[in-house]
Amino acid sequence: EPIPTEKGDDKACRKTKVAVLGAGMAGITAAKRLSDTGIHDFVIVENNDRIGGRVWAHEFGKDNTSSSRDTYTVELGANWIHGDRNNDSCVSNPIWEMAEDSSLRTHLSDYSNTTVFDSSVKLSDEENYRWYSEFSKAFGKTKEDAEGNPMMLAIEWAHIDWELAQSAVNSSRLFSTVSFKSTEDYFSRRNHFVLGPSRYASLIEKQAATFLEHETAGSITDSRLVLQHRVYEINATSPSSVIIRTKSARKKSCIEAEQVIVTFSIGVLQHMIEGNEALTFIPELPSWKTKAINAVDMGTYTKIFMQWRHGDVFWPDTQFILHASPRQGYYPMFQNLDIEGFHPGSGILFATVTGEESLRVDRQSDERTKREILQVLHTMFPNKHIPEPEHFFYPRWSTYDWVYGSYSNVPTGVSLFTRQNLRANVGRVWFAGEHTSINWFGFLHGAYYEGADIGYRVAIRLQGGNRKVGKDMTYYEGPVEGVAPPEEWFEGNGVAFALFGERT
Ligand SMILES: Cc1cc2nc3c(=O)[nH]c(=O)nc-3n(C[C@H](O)[C@H](O)[C@H](O)COP(=O)(O)OP(=O)(O)OC[C@H]3O[C@@H](n4cnc5c(N)ncnc54)[C@H](O)[C@@H]3O)c2cc1C
Repeated sequence: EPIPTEKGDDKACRKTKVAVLGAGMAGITAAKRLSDTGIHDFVIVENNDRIGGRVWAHEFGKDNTSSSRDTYTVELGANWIHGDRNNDSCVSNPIWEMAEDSSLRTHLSDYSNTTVFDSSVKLSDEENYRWYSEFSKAFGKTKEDAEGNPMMLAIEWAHIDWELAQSAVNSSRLFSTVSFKSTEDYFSRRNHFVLGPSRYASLIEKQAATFLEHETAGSITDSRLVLQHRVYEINATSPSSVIIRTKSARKKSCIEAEQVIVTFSIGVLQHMIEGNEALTFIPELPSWKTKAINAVDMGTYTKIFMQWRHGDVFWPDTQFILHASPRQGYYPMFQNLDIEGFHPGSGILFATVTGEESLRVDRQSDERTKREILQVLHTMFPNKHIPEPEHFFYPRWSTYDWVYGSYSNVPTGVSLFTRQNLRANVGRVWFAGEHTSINWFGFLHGAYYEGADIGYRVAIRLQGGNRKVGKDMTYYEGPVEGVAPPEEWFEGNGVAFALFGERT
Protein backbone atom coordinates (compact mmCIF):
# COMPACT_ATOMS: atom_id res chain seq x y z
CA GLU A 1 0.00 0.00 0.00
CA PRO A 2 1.25 3.51 -0.62
CA ILE A 3 1.41 5.36 2.71
CA PRO A 4 -1.81 7.28 3.47
CA THR A 5 -1.17 10.99 3.48
CA GLU A 6 -2.93 14.28 3.42
CA LYS A 7 -2.10 16.42 0.41
CA GLY A 8 1.14 18.29 0.96
CA ASP A 9 2.59 15.82 3.43
CA ASP A 10 5.17 14.47 0.99
CA LYS A 11 7.65 13.26 3.62
CA ALA A 12 5.26 10.43 4.36
CA CYS A 13 5.14 9.16 0.77
CA ARG A 14 6.13 5.57 0.05
CA LYS A 15 9.58 5.83 -1.54
CA THR A 16 10.66 3.79 -4.52
CA LYS A 17 13.05 4.04 -7.44
CA VAL A 18 10.43 3.51 -10.17
CA ALA A 19 6.67 3.95 -10.15
CA VAL A 20 5.08 2.00 -12.98
CA LEU A 21 1.61 3.41 -13.58
CA GLY A 22 -0.81 0.85 -15.03
CA ALA A 23 -0.76 -2.97 -14.90
CA GLY A 24 -1.69 -3.76 -18.49
CA MET A 25 0.72 -5.46 -20.89
CA ALA A 26 3.01 -2.40 -21.13
CA GLY A 27 3.20 -1.83 -17.35
CA ILE A 28 3.81 -5.46 -16.43
CA THR A 29 6.40 -5.87 -19.19
CA ALA A 30 8.19 -2.65 -18.14
CA ALA A 31 8.35 -3.85 -14.51
CA LYS A 32 9.58 -7.28 -15.62
CA ARG A 33 12.31 -5.65 -17.67
CA LEU A 34 13.35 -3.52 -14.68
CA SER A 35 13.49 -6.66 -12.57
CA ASP A 36 15.41 -8.63 -15.23
CA THR A 37 17.92 -5.77 -15.46
CA GLY A 38 18.53 -5.74 -11.70
CA ILE A 39 16.12 -3.01 -10.52
CA HIS A 40 13.81 -4.57 -7.94
CA ASP A 41 12.76 -1.40 -6.12
CA PHE A 42 9.57 -0.42 -7.99
CA VAL A 43 5.85 -0.08 -7.33
CA ILE A 44 3.15 -0.86 -9.91
CA VAL A 45 -0.04 1.18 -9.40
CA GLU A 46 -3.28 0.10 -11.05
CA ASN A 47 -6.79 1.56 -11.04
CA ASN A 48 -8.62 -1.76 -11.52
CA ASP A 49 -8.77 -4.75 -9.20
CA ARG A 50 -6.94 -6.92 -11.71
CA ILE A 51 -3.90 -7.14 -13.96
CA GLY A 52 -4.47 -6.97 -17.73
CA GLY A 53 -6.00 -3.59 -18.62
CA ARG A 54 -7.60 -3.92 -22.03
CA VAL A 55 -7.11 -7.69 -21.96
CA TRP A 56 -10.26 -8.51 -20.07
CA ALA A 57 -12.39 -11.66 -19.93
CA HIS A 58 -16.07 -11.81 -19.05
CA GLU A 59 -18.33 -14.69 -18.00
CA PHE A 60 -21.23 -14.68 -20.44
CA GLY A 61 -24.44 -16.61 -21.03
CA LYS A 62 -25.10 -20.17 -19.97
CA ASP A 63 -22.99 -23.20 -20.84
CA ASN A 64 -25.34 -26.17 -21.23
CA THR A 65 -22.70 -28.35 -22.87
CA SER A 66 -20.35 -28.69 -19.90
CA SER A 67 -20.98 -30.24 -16.50
CA SER A 68 -18.11 -28.29 -14.93
CA ARG A 69 -18.90 -24.74 -16.08
CA ASP A 70 -22.00 -22.58 -15.95
CA THR A 71 -20.97 -19.82 -18.32
CA TYR A 72 -18.79 -19.13 -21.35
CA THR A 73 -15.67 -17.01 -21.02
CA VAL A 74 -15.55 -14.35 -23.74
CA GLU A 75 -12.90 -11.70 -24.33
CA LEU A 76 -14.25 -8.15 -24.21
CA GLY A 77 -10.96 -6.55 -25.30
CA ALA A 78 -8.00 -8.09 -27.13
CA ASN A 79 -9.03 -11.41 -28.69
CA TRP A 80 -6.54 -12.32 -31.41
CA ILE A 81 -2.84 -12.99 -31.46
CA HIS A 82 -2.06 -11.25 -34.73
CA GLY A 83 0.72 -13.11 -36.50
CA ASP A 84 2.61 -16.05 -35.04
CA ARG A 85 5.97 -16.87 -36.62
CA ASN A 86 7.58 -15.90 -39.89
CA ASN A 87 8.70 -19.18 -41.43
CA ASP A 88 11.44 -17.53 -43.51
CA SER A 89 13.03 -15.23 -40.93
CA CYS A 90 12.00 -17.33 -37.88
CA VAL A 91 10.94 -14.08 -36.12
CA SER A 92 8.08 -14.74 -33.66
CA ASN A 93 5.41 -12.55 -32.20
CA PRO A 94 6.32 -12.42 -28.47
CA ILE A 95 2.65 -12.90 -27.55
CA TRP A 96 2.57 -16.08 -29.61
CA GLU A 97 5.66 -17.30 -27.76
CA MET A 98 3.92 -16.65 -24.43
CA ALA A 99 0.83 -18.53 -25.68
CA GLU A 100 2.93 -21.50 -26.77
CA ASP A 101 4.46 -21.64 -23.28
CA SER A 102 1.05 -21.72 -21.62
CA SER A 103 -2.20 -23.60 -21.84
CA LEU A 104 -3.98 -20.78 -23.67
CA ARG A 105 -6.57 -22.17 -26.08
CA THR A 106 -6.66 -20.56 -29.51
CA HIS A 107 -8.20 -21.28 -32.90
CA LEU A 108 -6.95 -20.07 -36.26
CA SER A 109 -9.29 -17.57 -37.93
CA ASP A 110 -10.08 -18.44 -41.52
CA TYR A 111 -11.31 -15.33 -43.29
CA SER A 112 -12.23 -17.30 -46.40
CA ASN A 113 -14.75 -19.06 -44.16
CA THR A 114 -17.18 -16.16 -44.50
CA THR A 115 -20.76 -15.98 -45.68
CA VAL A 116 -21.55 -12.66 -47.37
CA PHE A 117 -25.01 -11.13 -47.36
CA ASP A 118 -25.97 -8.30 -49.68
CA SER A 119 -29.13 -7.37 -47.79
CA SER A 120 -31.12 -10.65 -47.70
CA VAL A 121 -29.20 -12.19 -50.63
CA LYS A 122 -26.58 -14.72 -49.66
CA LEU A 123 -23.75 -14.44 -52.20
CA SER A 124 -22.07 -17.40 -53.84
CA ASP A 125 -18.28 -17.72 -53.55
CA GLU A 126 -17.94 -16.52 -57.17
CA GLU A 127 -20.05 -13.41 -56.56
CA ASN A 128 -18.16 -12.74 -53.36
CA TYR A 129 -14.85 -13.06 -55.21
CA ARG A 130 -16.06 -10.73 -57.96
CA TRP A 131 -16.83 -8.06 -55.34
CA TYR A 132 -13.44 -8.40 -53.74
CA SER A 133 -11.79 -7.93 -57.17
CA GLU A 134 -13.97 -4.90 -57.89
CA PHE A 135 -13.05 -3.47 -54.52
CA SER A 136 -9.33 -4.10 -55.04
CA LYS A 137 -9.51 -2.18 -58.31
CA ALA A 138 -11.36 0.73 -56.68
CA PHE A 139 -9.24 0.67 -53.51
CA GLY A 140 -6.73 3.48 -53.55
CA LYS A 141 -8.47 5.38 -56.34
CA THR A 142 -11.27 7.58 -55.08
CA LYS A 143 -13.67 7.17 -52.23
CA GLU A 144 -16.52 7.88 -54.68
CA ASP A 145 -15.92 4.48 -56.29
CA ALA A 146 -17.19 2.84 -53.13
CA GLU A 147 -19.78 5.42 -52.10
CA GLY A 148 -23.38 4.27 -52.25
CA ASN A 149 -22.42 0.70 -53.01
CA PRO A 150 -23.16 -1.47 -49.96
CA MET A 151 -20.88 -4.32 -51.01
CA MET A 152 -17.93 -1.99 -51.56
CA LEU A 153 -18.60 -0.28 -48.25
CA ALA A 154 -18.76 -3.60 -46.41
CA ILE A 155 -15.54 -4.83 -47.96
CA GLU A 156 -13.79 -1.54 -47.20
CA TRP A 157 -14.99 -1.84 -43.58
CA ALA A 158 -13.64 -5.40 -43.38
CA HIS A 159 -10.26 -4.26 -44.79
CA ILE A 160 -9.80 -1.10 -42.77
CA ASP A 161 -12.27 -0.16 -40.02
CA TRP A 162 -12.34 -3.67 -38.56
CA GLU A 163 -8.63 -3.50 -37.81
CA LEU A 164 -8.06 0.19 -37.20
CA ALA A 165 -11.34 0.78 -35.28
CA GLN A 166 -11.86 3.90 -37.38
CA SER A 167 -12.85 4.66 -40.95
CA ALA A 168 -10.44 4.89 -43.89
CA VAL A 169 -10.90 8.67 -44.17
CA ASN A 170 -9.69 9.03 -40.57
CA SER A 171 -6.65 6.81 -41.00
CA SER A 172 -3.13 7.59 -42.14
CA ARG A 173 -2.36 5.56 -45.24
CA LEU A 174 1.33 5.67 -44.32
CA PHE A 175 0.98 4.44 -40.75
CA SER A 176 -1.71 1.87 -41.52
CA THR A 177 0.66 0.45 -44.13
CA VAL A 178 3.44 0.44 -41.52
CA SER A 179 1.12 -1.35 -39.09
CA PHE A 180 -0.06 -4.02 -41.55
CA LYS A 181 3.47 -4.56 -42.88
CA SER A 182 4.93 -4.81 -39.40
CA THR A 183 2.49 -7.45 -38.22
CA GLU A 184 1.51 -9.41 -41.33
CA ASP A 185 4.87 -9.37 -43.13
CA TYR A 186 7.17 -9.35 -40.12
CA PHE A 187 5.35 -12.16 -38.25
CA SER A 188 2.67 -13.78 -40.42
CA ARG A 189 -0.86 -13.34 -41.66
CA ARG A 190 -2.16 -16.03 -39.32
CA ASN A 191 -4.49 -14.70 -36.64
CA HIS A 192 -5.24 -16.89 -33.63
CA PHE A 193 -8.51 -16.28 -31.81
CA VAL A 194 -8.23 -16.78 -28.03
CA LEU A 195 -10.95 -18.89 -26.44
CA GLY A 196 -11.99 -19.18 -22.81
CA PRO A 197 -11.88 -20.32 -20.08
CA SER A 198 -8.07 -20.03 -20.17
CA ARG A 199 -8.39 -16.19 -20.58
CA TYR A 200 -6.04 -14.04 -22.67
CA ALA A 201 -5.05 -12.07 -19.52
CA SER A 202 -3.55 -15.25 -18.04
CA LEU A 203 -0.53 -14.55 -20.30
CA ILE A 204 0.06 -11.20 -18.59
CA GLU A 205 -0.56 -12.71 -15.14
CA LYS A 206 2.00 -15.40 -15.94
CA GLN A 207 4.55 -12.73 -16.91
CA ALA A 208 3.85 -10.94 -13.61
CA ALA A 209 4.33 -14.15 -11.65
CA THR A 210 7.88 -14.51 -13.05
CA PHE A 211 9.06 -11.54 -10.95
CA LEU A 212 6.37 -10.79 -8.35
CA GLU A 213 5.62 -12.95 -5.30
CA HIS A 214 2.48 -14.95 -5.82
CA GLU A 215 0.37 -17.84 -4.63
CA THR A 216 -0.85 -18.70 -8.11
CA ALA A 217 -0.24 -16.71 -11.28
CA GLY A 218 -3.72 -15.23 -10.90
CA SER A 219 -3.13 -14.30 -7.26
CA ILE A 220 -0.15 -11.96 -6.79
CA THR A 221 0.72 -11.26 -3.15
CA ASP A 222 3.71 -8.98 -3.77
CA SER A 223 3.43 -5.61 -2.02
CA ARG A 224 4.97 -3.95 -5.09
CA LEU A 225 1.66 -4.40 -6.93
CA VAL A 226 -0.93 -1.88 -5.71
CA LEU A 227 -4.37 -2.53 -7.18
CA GLN A 228 -7.49 -0.37 -6.92
CA HIS A 229 -5.55 2.86 -6.60
CA ARG A 230 -6.31 5.60 -9.08
CA VAL A 231 -3.51 8.03 -9.92
CA TYR A 232 -4.89 11.57 -9.93
CA GLU A 233 -1.73 13.69 -9.86
CA ILE A 234 1.82 13.35 -11.15
CA ASN A 235 3.91 16.12 -9.67
CA ALA A 236 7.37 16.55 -11.19
CA THR A 237 8.23 19.97 -9.77
CA SER A 238 11.02 18.70 -7.52
CA PRO A 239 14.44 18.38 -9.20
CA SER A 240 15.13 15.05 -7.50
CA SER A 241 11.92 13.01 -7.57
CA VAL A 242 8.31 12.77 -8.73
CA ILE A 243 5.33 12.60 -6.38
CA ILE A 244 2.43 10.42 -7.53
CA ARG A 245 -0.85 10.91 -5.71
CA THR A 246 -3.39 8.12 -5.70
CA LYS A 247 -6.77 7.49 -4.25
CA SER A 248 -8.58 4.30 -3.40
CA ALA A 249 -12.10 3.81 -2.11
CA ARG A 250 -10.87 4.48 1.42
CA LYS A 251 -8.05 7.00 1.30
CA LYS A 252 -5.62 9.21 -0.52
CA SER A 253 -1.97 8.10 -0.66
CA CYS A 254 1.29 9.07 -2.31
CA ILE A 255 4.43 7.58 -3.75
CA GLU A 256 7.75 9.33 -4.28
CA ALA A 257 9.75 7.88 -7.16
CA GLU A 258 13.01 8.69 -8.91
CA GLN A 259 11.53 7.73 -12.29
CA VAL A 260 7.94 7.17 -13.46
CA ILE A 261 6.65 5.06 -16.34
CA VAL A 262 3.15 6.12 -17.43
CA THR A 263 1.32 3.43 -19.41
CA PHE A 264 -2.16 5.00 -19.47
CA SER A 265 -4.02 4.87 -22.79
CA ILE A 266 -4.04 7.80 -25.20
CA GLY A 267 -7.70 8.25 -24.22
CA VAL A 268 -6.75 8.79 -20.55
CA LEU A 269 -3.90 11.16 -21.50
CA GLN A 270 -6.17 13.19 -23.80
CA HIS A 271 -8.77 13.58 -21.06
CA MET A 272 -6.06 14.86 -18.77
CA ILE A 273 -5.02 17.55 -21.29
CA GLU A 274 -8.64 18.63 -21.67
CA GLY A 275 -8.41 19.74 -18.05
CA ASN A 276 -10.29 16.77 -16.67
CA GLU A 277 -9.74 16.85 -12.92
CA ALA A 278 -9.31 13.08 -12.80
CA LEU A 279 -5.59 13.32 -13.65
CA THR A 280 -3.24 16.29 -13.51
CA PHE A 281 0.40 16.74 -14.44
CA ILE A 282 2.29 19.39 -12.48
CA PRO A 283 3.87 21.29 -14.11
CA GLU A 284 1.85 20.96 -17.34
CA LEU A 285 3.50 18.78 -19.95
CA PRO A 286 5.47 20.74 -22.60
CA SER A 287 3.60 21.66 -25.77
CA TRP A 288 5.60 19.25 -28.02
CA LYS A 289 4.22 16.47 -25.80
CA THR A 290 0.61 17.64 -25.52
CA LYS A 291 0.46 18.23 -29.28
CA ALA A 292 1.66 14.69 -29.89
CA ILE A 293 -0.88 13.26 -27.43
CA ASN A 294 -3.68 15.17 -29.16
CA ALA A 295 -2.49 14.25 -32.66
CA VAL A 296 -3.33 10.57 -32.27
CA ASP A 297 -6.92 9.26 -32.14
CA MET A 298 -8.53 6.72 -29.87
CA GLY A 299 -10.56 4.25 -31.92
CA THR A 300 -13.39 2.24 -30.43
CA TYR A 301 -14.15 -1.41 -31.19
CA THR A 302 -17.19 -3.09 -29.71
CA LYS A 303 -18.15 -6.73 -29.59
CA ILE A 304 -21.84 -7.31 -28.89
CA PHE A 305 -22.43 -10.81 -27.52
CA MET A 306 -25.71 -12.67 -28.01
CA GLN A 307 -26.71 -16.17 -27.05
CA TRP A 308 -29.65 -18.20 -28.35
CA ARG A 309 -30.56 -21.78 -27.50
CA HIS A 310 -28.46 -24.05 -29.74
CA GLY A 311 -31.67 -25.41 -31.29
CA ASP A 312 -32.67 -21.89 -32.36
CA VAL A 313 -29.48 -21.21 -34.35
CA PHE A 314 -30.55 -19.63 -37.66
CA TRP A 315 -27.24 -18.51 -39.17
CA PRO A 316 -24.86 -20.40 -41.52
CA ASP A 317 -22.00 -22.45 -40.07
CA THR A 318 -19.12 -20.23 -41.24
CA GLN A 319 -16.71 -18.43 -38.88
CA PHE A 320 -17.67 -14.98 -40.21
CA ILE A 321 -20.83 -13.45 -41.65
CA LEU A 322 -20.38 -10.16 -43.50
CA HIS A 323 -23.44 -8.02 -43.98
CA ALA A 324 -23.51 -5.26 -46.61
CA SER A 325 -25.58 -2.36 -45.35
CA PRO A 326 -26.18 0.87 -47.31
CA ARG A 327 -24.97 2.61 -44.15
CA GLN A 328 -21.29 1.78 -43.76
CA GLY A 329 -20.38 0.10 -40.49
CA TYR A 330 -23.98 -0.63 -39.47
CA TYR A 331 -23.59 -4.11 -37.91
CA PRO A 332 -21.37 -5.29 -40.78
CA MET A 333 -19.74 -8.30 -39.13
CA PHE A 334 -20.99 -11.24 -37.13
CA GLN A 335 -18.73 -13.92 -35.66
CA ASN A 336 -20.04 -17.36 -35.01
CA LEU A 337 -18.83 -19.16 -31.89
CA ASP A 338 -21.26 -22.06 -32.31
CA ILE A 339 -18.90 -23.87 -34.65
CA GLU A 340 -16.33 -26.64 -34.48
CA GLY A 341 -13.07 -25.40 -32.95
CA PHE A 342 -14.77 -22.55 -31.08
CA HIS A 343 -17.74 -23.26 -28.74
CA PRO A 344 -19.92 -25.74 -30.63
CA GLY A 345 -23.41 -25.98 -29.17
CA SER A 346 -23.10 -22.56 -27.51
CA GLY A 347 -25.61 -20.64 -29.66
CA ILE A 348 -23.31 -17.58 -29.37
CA LEU A 349 -23.02 -15.05 -32.17
CA PHE A 350 -21.38 -11.69 -31.71
CA ALA A 351 -21.60 -8.53 -33.78
CA THR A 352 -18.72 -6.07 -34.14
CA VAL A 353 -19.03 -2.35 -34.70
CA THR A 354 -16.24 0.24 -34.71
CA GLY A 355 -15.57 3.98 -34.76
CA GLU A 356 -18.63 6.25 -34.85
CA GLU A 357 -21.01 3.28 -34.66
CA SER A 358 -19.28 2.13 -31.46
CA LEU A 359 -19.64 5.58 -29.93
CA ARG A 360 -23.31 5.55 -30.91
CA VAL A 361 -24.10 2.15 -29.34
CA ASP A 362 -22.10 3.12 -26.24
CA ARG A 363 -24.61 5.92 -25.64
CA GLN A 364 -27.78 3.87 -26.09
CA SER A 365 -29.56 1.21 -24.05
CA ASP A 366 -29.01 -2.53 -24.44
CA GLU A 367 -32.64 -2.83 -25.50
CA ARG A 368 -32.25 -0.32 -28.34
CA THR A 369 -29.09 -2.00 -29.64
CA LYS A 370 -30.72 -5.43 -29.42
CA ARG A 371 -33.72 -4.15 -31.48
CA GLU A 372 -31.40 -2.73 -34.16
CA ILE A 373 -29.46 -5.98 -34.46
CA LEU A 374 -32.62 -8.11 -34.59
CA GLN A 375 -33.91 -5.89 -37.38
CA VAL A 376 -30.68 -6.39 -39.35
CA LEU A 377 -30.82 -10.15 -38.78
CA HIS A 378 -34.49 -10.23 -39.91
CA THR A 379 -33.42 -8.50 -43.14
CA MET A 380 -30.58 -10.96 -43.68
CA PHE A 381 -32.71 -14.04 -42.89
CA PRO A 382 -36.25 -13.09 -43.98
CA ASN A 383 -37.51 -16.68 -43.97
CA LYS A 384 -36.12 -17.72 -40.58
CA HIS A 385 -37.75 -17.57 -37.19
CA ILE A 386 -35.48 -15.43 -34.98
CA PRO A 387 -36.45 -15.38 -31.31
CA GLU A 388 -35.06 -12.89 -28.76
CA PRO A 389 -31.55 -13.84 -27.66
CA GLU A 390 -31.52 -15.32 -24.15
CA HIS A 391 -28.37 -13.45 -23.16
CA PHE A 392 -27.10 -10.12 -24.43
CA PHE A 393 -24.08 -8.11 -23.31
CA TYR A 394 -21.56 -5.57 -24.55
CA PRO A 395 -18.85 -3.41 -22.95
CA ARG A 396 -18.97 0.36 -23.48
CA TRP A 397 -15.28 1.07 -24.04
CA SER A 398 -15.53 4.79 -24.75
CA THR A 399 -17.14 5.38 -21.33
CA TYR A 400 -14.62 3.59 -19.05
CA ASP A 401 -12.52 6.23 -17.30
CA TRP A 402 -9.45 3.97 -17.14
CA VAL A 403 -9.18 3.77 -20.96
CA TYR A 404 -11.76 5.99 -22.84
CA GLY A 405 -11.87 3.90 -26.02
CA SER A 406 -10.27 0.75 -27.37
CA TYR A 407 -6.93 1.47 -29.01
CA SER A 408 -5.05 4.21 -30.81
CA ASN A 409 -5.18 4.98 -34.50
CA VAL A 410 -3.01 7.40 -36.44
CA PRO A 411 -5.00 9.93 -38.47
CA THR A 412 -3.88 11.39 -41.80
CA GLY A 413 -1.12 13.98 -41.71
CA VAL A 414 0.63 12.80 -38.53
CA SER A 415 4.39 12.57 -39.01
CA LEU A 416 6.97 10.16 -37.66
CA PHE A 417 8.41 13.06 -35.63
CA THR A 418 5.09 13.65 -33.88
CA ARG A 419 4.92 9.95 -33.09
CA GLN A 420 8.44 10.04 -31.65
CA ASN A 421 7.32 12.97 -29.47
CA LEU A 422 4.57 10.72 -28.12
CA ARG A 423 7.22 8.18 -27.06
CA ALA A 424 9.85 10.54 -25.67
CA ASN A 425 10.33 11.03 -21.92
CA VAL A 426 9.77 14.37 -20.20
CA GLY A 427 12.56 14.40 -17.64
CA ARG A 428 11.82 11.70 -15.08
CA VAL A 429 8.47 10.83 -16.63
CA TRP A 430 8.54 8.11 -19.31
CA PHE A 431 5.68 6.90 -21.53
CA ALA A 432 4.88 3.42 -22.84
CA GLY A 433 1.83 1.62 -24.21
CA GLU A 434 0.38 0.38 -27.47
CA HIS A 435 -0.05 4.03 -28.57
CA THR A 436 3.69 4.77 -28.40
CA SER A 437 4.58 1.93 -30.77
CA ILE A 438 5.52 3.17 -34.25
CA ASN A 439 5.29 -0.28 -35.81
CA TRP A 440 2.57 -1.98 -33.79
CA PHE A 441 0.23 0.70 -32.38
CA GLY A 442 -3.13 -0.78 -31.42
CA PHE A 443 -1.78 -4.29 -30.88
CA LEU A 444 -1.01 -6.16 -27.69
CA HIS A 445 2.46 -6.95 -29.02
CA GLY A 446 2.94 -3.17 -29.51
CA ALA A 447 2.27 -2.66 -25.78
CA TYR A 448 4.71 -5.46 -25.00
CA TYR A 449 7.58 -4.04 -27.08
CA GLU A 450 7.10 -0.51 -25.74
CA GLY A 451 6.96 -1.70 -22.11
CA ALA A 452 10.13 -3.73 -22.61
CA ASP A 453 11.94 -0.83 -24.29
CA ILE A 454 11.08 1.80 -21.69
CA GLY A 455 11.66 -0.57 -18.75
CA TYR A 456 15.16 -1.21 -20.09
CA ARG A 457 15.91 2.49 -20.70
CA VAL A 458 14.85 3.40 -17.16
CA ALA A 459 16.88 0.54 -15.64
CA ILE A 460 20.00 1.67 -17.50
CA ARG A 461 19.35 5.31 -16.51
CA LEU A 462 19.20 4.27 -12.84
CA GLN A 463 22.34 2.19 -13.09
CA GLY A 464 24.25 5.28 -14.27
CA GLY A 465 27.15 5.08 -16.71
CA ASN A 466 27.27 6.59 -20.11
CA ARG A 467 25.21 4.24 -22.22
CA LYS A 468 23.09 5.95 -24.86
CA VAL A 469 20.03 3.85 -24.10
CA GLY A 470 19.74 5.43 -20.64
CA LYS A 471 19.80 8.99 -21.95
CA ASP A 472 16.81 11.24 -22.66
CA MET A 473 14.94 10.21 -25.77
CA THR A 474 14.92 12.34 -28.92
CA TYR A 475 12.07 14.79 -29.31
CA TYR A 476 11.32 17.50 -31.86
CA GLU A 477 10.24 21.06 -31.22
CA GLY A 478 8.78 23.31 -33.89
CA PRO A 479 7.01 22.07 -37.04
CA VAL A 480 6.90 18.32 -37.14
CA GLU A 481 4.47 17.76 -40.01
CA GLY A 482 5.16 16.06 -43.32
CA VAL A 483 6.43 12.67 -44.37
CA ALA A 484 9.76 11.88 -42.78
CA PRO A 485 12.50 11.07 -45.31
CA PRO A 486 13.62 7.42 -45.47
CA GLU A 487 16.77 8.07 -43.42
CA GLU A 488 14.67 9.12 -40.42
CA TRP A 489 13.00 5.69 -40.22
CA PHE A 490 15.48 4.24 -37.74
CA GLU A 491 15.43 3.09 -34.15
CA GLY A 492 16.24 6.53 -32.71
CA ASN A 493 12.74 7.48 -33.88
CA GLY A 494 11.18 4.34 -32.47
CA VAL A 495 11.21 2.27 -35.66
CA ALA A 496 11.81 -1.38 -34.83
CA PHE A 497 13.29 -2.48 -38.14
CA ALA A 498 14.01 -1.06 -41.58
CA LEU A 499 10.69 -0.38 -43.26
CA PHE A 500 11.79 2.04 -45.93
CA GLY A 501 15.43 1.21 -46.46
CA GLU A 502 18.45 1.27 -44.13
CA ARG A 503 19.74 4.47 -42.56
CA THR A 504 22.61 5.89 -44.56
C1 LIG B 1 -12.16 -4.15 -27.88
C2 LIG B 1 -10.68 -4.34 -28.08
C3 LIG B 1 -10.22 -5.28 -28.98
C4 LIG B 1 -8.85 -5.48 -29.15
N1 LIG B 1 -8.42 -6.50 -29.96
C5 LIG B 1 -7.10 -6.80 -30.02
C6 LIG B 1 -6.66 -7.98 -30.66
O1 LIG B 1 -7.49 -8.79 -31.12
N2 LIG B 1 -5.32 -8.22 -30.73
C7 LIG B 1 -4.40 -7.35 -30.21
O2 LIG B 1 -3.19 -7.60 -30.33
N3 LIG B 1 -4.81 -6.23 -29.54
C8 LIG B 1 -6.13 -5.96 -29.43
N4 LIG B 1 -6.56 -4.89 -28.70
C9 LIG B 1 -5.55 -3.94 -28.19
C10 LIG B 1 -4.85 -4.41 -26.91
O3 LIG B 1 -5.80 -4.81 -25.98
C11 LIG B 1 -4.05 -3.21 -26.38
O4 LIG B 1 -3.14 -2.77 -27.39
C12 LIG B 1 -3.22 -3.53 -25.14
O5 LIG B 1 -3.93 -4.33 -24.24
C13 LIG B 1 -2.80 -2.21 -24.50
O6 LIG B 1 -1.98 -2.44 -23.39
P1 LIG B 1 -1.36 -1.21 -22.60
O7 LIG B 1 -0.57 -1.76 -21.49
O8 LIG B 1 -0.73 -0.27 -23.54
O9 LIG B 1 -2.65 -0.42 -22.02
P2 LIG B 1 -3.77 -0.87 -20.98
O10 LIG B 1 -4.09 -2.31 -21.15
O11 LIG B 1 -4.88 0.11 -21.12
O12 LIG B 1 -3.06 -0.68 -19.57
C14 LIG B 1 -3.04 0.56 -18.91
C15 LIG B 1 -3.50 0.36 -17.48
O13 LIG B 1 -3.50 1.64 -16.83
C16 LIG B 1 -4.58 1.67 -15.90
N5 LIG B 1 -4.94 3.06 -15.63
C17 LIG B 1 -5.47 3.98 -16.48
N6 LIG B 1 -5.66 5.17 -15.86
C18 LIG B 1 -5.21 5.00 -14.58
C19 LIG B 1 -5.10 5.87 -13.44
N7 LIG B 1 -5.47 7.15 -13.49
N8 LIG B 1 -4.61 5.34 -12.29
C20 LIG B 1 -4.19 4.05 -12.22
N9 LIG B 1 -4.26 3.19 -13.26
C21 LIG B 1 -4.77 3.66 -14.43
C22 LIG B 1 -5.70 0.93 -16.63
O14 LIG B 1 -6.65 0.43 -15.72
C23 LIG B 1 -4.93 -0.18 -17.35
O15 LIG B 1 -4.92 -1.38 -16.62
C24 LIG B 1 -7.92 -4.68 -28.45
C25 LIG B 1 -8.38 -3.74 -27.53
C26 LIG B 1 -9.74 -3.58 -27.33
C27 LIG B 1 -10.21 -2.61 -26.29
